[in-house]
Amino acid sequence: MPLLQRIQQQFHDSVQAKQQALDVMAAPIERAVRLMTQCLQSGGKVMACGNGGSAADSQHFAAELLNRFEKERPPLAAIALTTDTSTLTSIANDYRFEDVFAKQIQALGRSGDVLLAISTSGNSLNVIEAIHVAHARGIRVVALTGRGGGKMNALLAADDLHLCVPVERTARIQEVHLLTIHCLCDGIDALILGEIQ
Ligand SMILES: O=C(CO)[C@@H](O)[C@H](O)[C@H](O)[C@H](O)COP(=O)(O)O
Ligand SMILES: [Zn+2]
Repeated sequence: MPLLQRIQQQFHDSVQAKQQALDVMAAPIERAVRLMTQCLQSGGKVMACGNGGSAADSQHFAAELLNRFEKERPPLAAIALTTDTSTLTSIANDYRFEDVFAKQIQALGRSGDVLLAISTSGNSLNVIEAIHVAHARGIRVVALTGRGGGKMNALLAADDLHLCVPVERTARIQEVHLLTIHCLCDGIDALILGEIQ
């Protein structure tokens, strides 16, 4: 396939992935917006974690809540658990890489907080450990996954939310994750600013 055609195919596949996701993800995203907004308005915070591209997504989301998205509003309590290299390397070096997020949640997480757990496969062990600790501390989980949600699917509690992209390819799942993150930011802003109920 010529290069130009490959690029056109990528665009086409991305559009198709988003169309497929629209049908199944809009309603759970609405629930996640309401859950996170209620958490933030009650003095809780949103923590986010994931690996690789999902670490970048965690940081992207936390920055848009803490600083701003599209509108002026007060800063919101959000933190990515993927950023402090001293914390991450010491936990991985002294204990296990699986514990890099879980230990931060043990230290910082409070009942009423929300964890955004991002994994395209649903099988990353450090994200799975983070979910276990979140449950133990009364922290509800919004899981952002793909490919059926892997091991995370079976792990979620009844009052957690699962936003699962119904496609197989990691890049396409990540593209829908970014759209989802922007839907979360837009919805949280609209609720907090009283534009919708
Ligand atoms: O961005 C990409 C691939 O597009 C990679 O960096 C990818 O995020 C990494 O391989 C991650 O370790 C994959 O983890 P996960 O999504 O399965 O939890
Ligand atoms: Zn990527």
